[in-house]
Amino acid sequence: MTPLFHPQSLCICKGKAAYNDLLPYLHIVRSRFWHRGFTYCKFVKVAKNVKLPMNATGCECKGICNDPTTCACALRNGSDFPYVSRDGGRLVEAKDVVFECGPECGCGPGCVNRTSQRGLRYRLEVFRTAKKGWAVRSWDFIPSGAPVCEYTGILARAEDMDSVLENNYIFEIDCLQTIKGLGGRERRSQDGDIPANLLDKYHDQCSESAPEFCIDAGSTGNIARFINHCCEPNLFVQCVLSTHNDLRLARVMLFAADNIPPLQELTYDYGYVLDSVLDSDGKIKQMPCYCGASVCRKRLF
Ligand SMILES: C[S@@+](CC[C@H](N)C(=O)[O-])C[C@H]1O[C@@H](n2cnc3c(N)ncnc32)[C@H](O)[C@@H]1O
Repeated sequence: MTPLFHPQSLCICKGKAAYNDLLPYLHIVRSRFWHRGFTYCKFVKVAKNVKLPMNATGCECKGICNDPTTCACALRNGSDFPYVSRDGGRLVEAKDVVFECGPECGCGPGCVNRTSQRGLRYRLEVFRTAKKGWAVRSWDFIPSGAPVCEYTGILARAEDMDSVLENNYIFEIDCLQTIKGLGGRERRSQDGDIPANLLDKYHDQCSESAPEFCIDAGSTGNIARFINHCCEPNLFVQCVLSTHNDLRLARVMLFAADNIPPLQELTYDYGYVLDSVLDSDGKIKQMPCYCGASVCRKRLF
């Protein structure tokens, strides 16, 4: 068998996930010409009306960060490093937010506190399912806590997304929801995890009602856009801050929630609150869930 995706490819998608869209890509992979006419984006693109915050001040460690009592980034994480270096870096536990080292830090690229910044490490394959369209699985065993991929696309203002109902690839950056563990996303530890002053800032930054920003992978994205929802998922969403401290614009990372054997479909909980999606007439819109889990809620929304 030939993998559908080159092990190191990060972004191969253009347009909707229709079969015809993928066909040229398959050709590209097989013939190893995998740059022709396709967006290859490692990072999130940014809409013109979104201004990225200034870089946050970094730590003053040299080489790699290893002293949590002096590393400024470890202090932001509650005086500890969120990762252990085993298997190339694994998240110890799901956190409200992970503060990674960034461009202003003194440490180098080998620092464990940059674990989510190293790109794909597993051979991920896009495959067709009977009822859910395209889906993603790994050819490799993925250990619990390992970073699987980032959700990339165009970083945009949520209010500018006028085709939300037709666009299945919008990820709202809703870290307050993630922090509170609302709506079925991976249950987070309580607010005590992060320093009170930072938490106050998060509450100021994140509106209680609607998320201000989203990642639109409808036209540009990476493999994360093909990962389906499951009511009993094997991945979880983790907000990560690595260049700035604005939680509204956090990076969205997917981590393994468990040890995942090869070829098991990769899924995360989309976290919809039931009856929260309305159609253009204001009527509640419903979508059946085909995840097949014993605890399935039977609806995505
Ligand atoms: C981000 S896309 C995931 C990739 C998608 N399957 C594809 O073919 O491009 C989200 C869409 O996939 C489908 N989907 C994802 N998880 C599903 C599930 N558990 N049950 C039914 N449909 C699902 C829904 O159409 C949803 O709007």
